[in-house]
Amino acid sequence: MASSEIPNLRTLLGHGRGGPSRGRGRGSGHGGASHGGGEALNDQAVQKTDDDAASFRLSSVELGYLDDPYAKYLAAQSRPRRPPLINRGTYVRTTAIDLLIHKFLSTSPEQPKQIVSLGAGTDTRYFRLRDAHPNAQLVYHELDFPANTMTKLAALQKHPQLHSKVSPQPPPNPLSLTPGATSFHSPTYNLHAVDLRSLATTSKATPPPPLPNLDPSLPTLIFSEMCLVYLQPSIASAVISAFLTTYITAPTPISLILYEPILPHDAFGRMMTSNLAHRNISLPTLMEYPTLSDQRKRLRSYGFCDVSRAADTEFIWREWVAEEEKERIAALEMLDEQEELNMLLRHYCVAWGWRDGGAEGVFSRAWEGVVEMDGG
Ligand SMILES: C[S@@+](CC[C@H](N)C(=O)[O-])C[C@H]1O[C@@H](n2cnc3c(N)ncnc32)[C@H](O)[C@@H]1O
Repeated sequence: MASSEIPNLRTLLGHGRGGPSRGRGRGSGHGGASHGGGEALNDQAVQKTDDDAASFRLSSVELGYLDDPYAKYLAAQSRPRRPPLINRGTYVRTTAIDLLIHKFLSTSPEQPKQIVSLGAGTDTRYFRLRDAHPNAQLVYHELDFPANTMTKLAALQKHPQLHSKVSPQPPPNPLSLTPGATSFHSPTYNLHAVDLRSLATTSKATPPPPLPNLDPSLPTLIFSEMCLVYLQPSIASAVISAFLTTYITAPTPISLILYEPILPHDAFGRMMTSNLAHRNISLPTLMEYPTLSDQRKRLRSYGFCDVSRAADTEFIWREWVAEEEKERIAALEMLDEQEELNMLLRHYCVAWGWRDGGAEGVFSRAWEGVVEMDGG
């Protein structure tokens, strides 16, 4: 494919478009290290990447790709229809992570479990999971910059469809929050206003910040859907290390799912990184872990030594999505750019690994039947 035929990845890949966002507070706020002017600007650009994630999700929902009654409450007012490539990419990304999470929650369903979403932004997964697994004893945690959690909290407060789900007891209507609140805690849902880099402390004298209601005894699934990719590799590694060695220590089962781009060195990948560089955004872990094999090694280096796997999203679309569902998706919109879609899907991956102390552990059982990519 000639480079002129490569789609404009600036709009394709969900990294935000610059321009005004949804009235978010600016700056990292509390919960993080203090950053210089350049870094603060970069943080703002990273925070705004969630605007596109929200609008891509809504477009996919409105066109029938995804069933998500909550997306409309968390996206901006304007609802431009997105091109078919974006809708397909969003569908595969969401479906892949959903599948792994549903398998986790469906294994020993009576067992209490915990999920941690790094850089959750406007993700609606918690609300969808409560509908799909109404009896799950689930403690859910979302972490993001205060600028983004404040916006999410405002949406929660405004919409009963959201705030009726964040507590085992019906919460006050609307939620009783102090003005300017950026965090929310309940026995089932927790929104933590935190700069993830503040978790990356290497000194025992300065432990990572408390994360209220994070239960060190529950099997814990952590996922990062386009979040750790914005951190320096050593910081991303230290963040995960904080979970494995401080917050959720062995032998509690713990796993990590990553959704990130790969293959930065071909024409498509170079265009992706250069488009983002123009917007003050870099993807440091993409350069450090450019292939599926690097992603698997990365998970092992973090301490997910029982199993580490990775598959690109083209494989996931082909192998994880049922034929009947593929036909349903194909009927939703005309797609002229099949080769562009395949190339786009080859440039993203899901990598997942776990520590659960042997074949009988919850993650080994949950994910044993997941179709693997060769060498994956
Ligand atoms: C592309 S958005 C993805 C949002 C969501 N995970 C999804 O896929 O819909 C990236 C998110 O990661 C968050 N993020 C990136 N770096 C972060 C950090 N250092 N601390 C907290 N959140 C961070 C951003 O604020 C943003 O909400």
